[in-house]
Amino acid sequence: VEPISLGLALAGVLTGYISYPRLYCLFAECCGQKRSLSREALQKDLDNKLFGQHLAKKVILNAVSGFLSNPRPKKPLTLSLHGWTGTGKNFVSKIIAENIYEGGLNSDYVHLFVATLHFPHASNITLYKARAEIWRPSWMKLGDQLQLWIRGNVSACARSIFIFDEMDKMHAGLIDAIKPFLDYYDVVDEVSYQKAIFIFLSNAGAERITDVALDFWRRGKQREEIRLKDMEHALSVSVFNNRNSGFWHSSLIDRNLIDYFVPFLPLEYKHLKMCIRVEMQARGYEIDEDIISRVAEEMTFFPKEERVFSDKGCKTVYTKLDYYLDD
Ligand SMILES: Nc1ncnc2c1ncn2[C@@H]1O[C@H](COP(=O)(O)OP(=O)(O)OP(=O)(O)O)[C@@H](O)[C@H]1O
Repeated sequence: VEPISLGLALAGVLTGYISYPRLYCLFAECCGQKRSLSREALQKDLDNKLFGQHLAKKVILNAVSGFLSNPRPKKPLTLSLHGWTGTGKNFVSKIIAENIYEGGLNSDYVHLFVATLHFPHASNITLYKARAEIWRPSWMKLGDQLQLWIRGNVSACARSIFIFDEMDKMHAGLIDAIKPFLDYYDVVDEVSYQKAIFIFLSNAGAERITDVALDFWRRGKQREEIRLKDMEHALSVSVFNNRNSGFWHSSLIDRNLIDYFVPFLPLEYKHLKMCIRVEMQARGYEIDEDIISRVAEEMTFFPKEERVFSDKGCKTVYTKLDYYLDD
């Protein structure tokens, strides 16, 4: 091939590459060219991977697929996931992210913000305040930075996903900083946030969720019989009245900025076994029911007398599995 023809061909390809986003997006991750969410794929993922959470599955499937299929949402999607530790709140956020962006949590358009990691713990406020004053001038400034960070990310990609972990430990000033983005505004400071997704994770309300689940268990009812309605009351009472989540209440809940409260039920012995089984498979081991039972039995359960729910959910089963797999 002559150099001139080759040059022309290459230039043609490059022009196509640059001027046709679709072509470019075959090779690189693109905001607007995300793989379109398939309701079936999300459902399959939730059914196969998330155990013991029939309420969360249903709400998340409907909320996420409904929001993404709406070309003109009036506000960003805001989900608030509540429940005991290790019950799948982070895990489900990961599933949502993976169903929207190829890179999942590693995507440039998915942002995880951990209150206690990125900013101080509420109970240590005075301690951290002193520290914050050294490296950052004031809480106000932190709020400004958070706003700039959100604004920058949404300007780059309207369909950005923000996951705020440990929301119940987040400083009130920072929650105030997020508030304007969650509302029914067309644009805030020249940027539209209506296509963004905000997911808040917290343990607020976990005790009340557990009370309801325990009550069903004691009455010999299936946990799958628990309806969202049974949880709504328990959640609103505890989240609204919880001393630590009071600011939450006043700033976000009062103004109806949260679209869905999603309860995560405490996990039982049989769910732990399911988590362990999946992990054994993922590590390429043959399924050994004896090991699975031994690992699950090592976990601690509450309440003391009945020992129904795992106090760490599925969170630490994997490290316990290491011990048995080394045998
Ligand atoms: N319901 C579940 N179904 C399947 N796996 C689960 C479930 N819950 C937890 N797991 C497993 O346990 C791990 C830890 O759970 P995860 O981080 O989602 O808990 P969490 O609810 O976010 O807890 P925390 O409140 O402590 O942050 C997950 O990565 C997942 O592998």
